[in-house]
Amino acid sequence: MNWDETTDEAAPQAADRLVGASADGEDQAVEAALRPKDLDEFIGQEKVREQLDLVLRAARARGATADHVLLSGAPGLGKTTLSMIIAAEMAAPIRITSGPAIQHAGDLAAILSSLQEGEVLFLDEIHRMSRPAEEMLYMAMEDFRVDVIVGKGPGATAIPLELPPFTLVGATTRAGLLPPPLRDRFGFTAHMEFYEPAELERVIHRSSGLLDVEIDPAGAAEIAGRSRGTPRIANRLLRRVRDYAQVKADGHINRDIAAAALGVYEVDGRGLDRLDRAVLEALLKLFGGGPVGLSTLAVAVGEERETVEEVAEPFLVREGLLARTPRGRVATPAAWAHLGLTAPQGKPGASGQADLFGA
Ligand SMILES: Nc1ncnc2c1ncn2[C@@H]1O[C@H](COP(=O)(O)OP(=O)(O)OP(=O)(O)O)[C@@H](O)[C@H]1O
Repeated sequence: MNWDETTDEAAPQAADRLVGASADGEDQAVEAALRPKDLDEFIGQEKVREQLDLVLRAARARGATADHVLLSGAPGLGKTTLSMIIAAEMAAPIRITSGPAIQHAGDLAAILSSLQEGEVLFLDEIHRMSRPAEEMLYMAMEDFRVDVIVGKGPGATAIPLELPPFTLVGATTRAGLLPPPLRDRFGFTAHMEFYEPAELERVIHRSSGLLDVEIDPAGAAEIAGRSRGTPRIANRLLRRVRDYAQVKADGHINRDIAAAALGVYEVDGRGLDRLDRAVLEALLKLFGGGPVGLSTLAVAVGEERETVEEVAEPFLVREGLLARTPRGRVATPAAWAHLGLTAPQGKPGASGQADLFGA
């Protein structure tokens, strides 16, 4: 999957989406309770775990602060969790902030100068930091020093400030947006992939245990299959299914209960929600599968262009249901199959009508 297509936090998010991967509106206390506390508890991402384990063990053996770590990947895959695990494994405190919160170099200087020796600084959405702050960070990462500018104009002076050694853990949904000088200053870079269904089943079993919910393997598989490769979504769906099981049954989650509950929330067997299906249905039923222009498609579903492009499409593309082509959006054969429709004769999804609208 080309993860650069994933939704950026700055992009429009349908806030009430059960299958949205961002943490907006998430119950922070529940999310915190479900976070794995060490590398052994962290499920999946085998390569990242193995490599990080080596980096941290080596630093511990040297009695040194761990190298700076860059974590990239879509929202909800465990970047914040891993940063906390890094701190825990190094027995170090952690400070959490984010790129958009640091608009001035002075904001960053204040944070850096108050760090303790060995502390982990987690900088989420590092690609959204302001330019001057970013430049200050270069020197801080490399030399553990910052120049604080006092005064303005010709009388301005740079006062060097020594910093204690610290570990920066940067997180980004878009490593490609980071300037190379910043990227190069990380000693270890890890890209986090979407999770396999079997890994999500393990996440769901673990979370069920913590939430004191009874679930059988088929129930966990049903939820995992609808979780879009993302632990945050898996945990959220599990909580909604738990509600349903408590209200409509005896609290135990099996396949039928999970499927019925997620049917109520309009999350289908593949994890598509109402918006995703509306986009796909318009593409197939109104435009014969495309190609059709994005604006036309957006009007047809009554949504903003950006919502269709940035909220619905990335997952549809990732699932191989929709393709973005120079001539417009095109449904794949899998899209017809998923909605139980038959593609018109000839090239899958093509129709003369769609071309009238242009891309
Ligand atoms: N590998 C994992 N094993 C078990 N649970 C996980 C794993 N990764 C993430 N989770 C769970 O998913 C939730 C979201 O994880 P986290 O907040 O770390 O994601 P994130 O990548 O930092 O998201 P964002 O980019 O939106 O900040 C947490 O509650 C965490 O418990």
